[in-house]
Amino acid sequence: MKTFDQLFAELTLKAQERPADSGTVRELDAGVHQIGKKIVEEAAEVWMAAEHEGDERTAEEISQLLYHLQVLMLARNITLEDVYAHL
Ligand SMILES: N=c1c2ncn([C@@H]3O[C@H](COP(=O)(O)OP(=O)(O)OP(=O)(O)O)[C@@H](O)[C@H]3O)c2ncn1[C@@H]1O[C@H](COP(=O)(O)O)[C@@H](O)[C@H]1O
Repeated sequence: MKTFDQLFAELTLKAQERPADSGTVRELDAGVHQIGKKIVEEAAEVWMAAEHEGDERTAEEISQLLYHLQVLMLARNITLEDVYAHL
């Protein structure tokens, strides 16, 4: 298990070190347009899970949405502090 901040630190390192087997690196290379499409897809899956698939599936889909949001943050050089400033 990891927190939002721990995942962001891990993904930041992946973006810097670019290991060959990293899905994050592949997604970053695909660019903001593709990452944005993935976010919309995952958001829809969160919605569907919440209405029809129960709490466990909903939590899983939310985790995937949070992951893809973090990838977009990295693609745009947006930090956790940039986001937290608005919370
Ligand atoms: N938390 C996640 C995470 N959540 C979602 N995903 C990706 O998002 C996809 C979402 O799955 P879906 O089933 O919704 O999508 P799918 O259509 O089946 O999959 P795709 O065909 O779209 O890849 C997964 O296949 C993963 O590619 C994640 N990929 C990585 N992480 C974590 O990110 C860290 C770094 O990962 P790597 O960069 O791959 O090393 C690790 O700690 C991972 O656990």
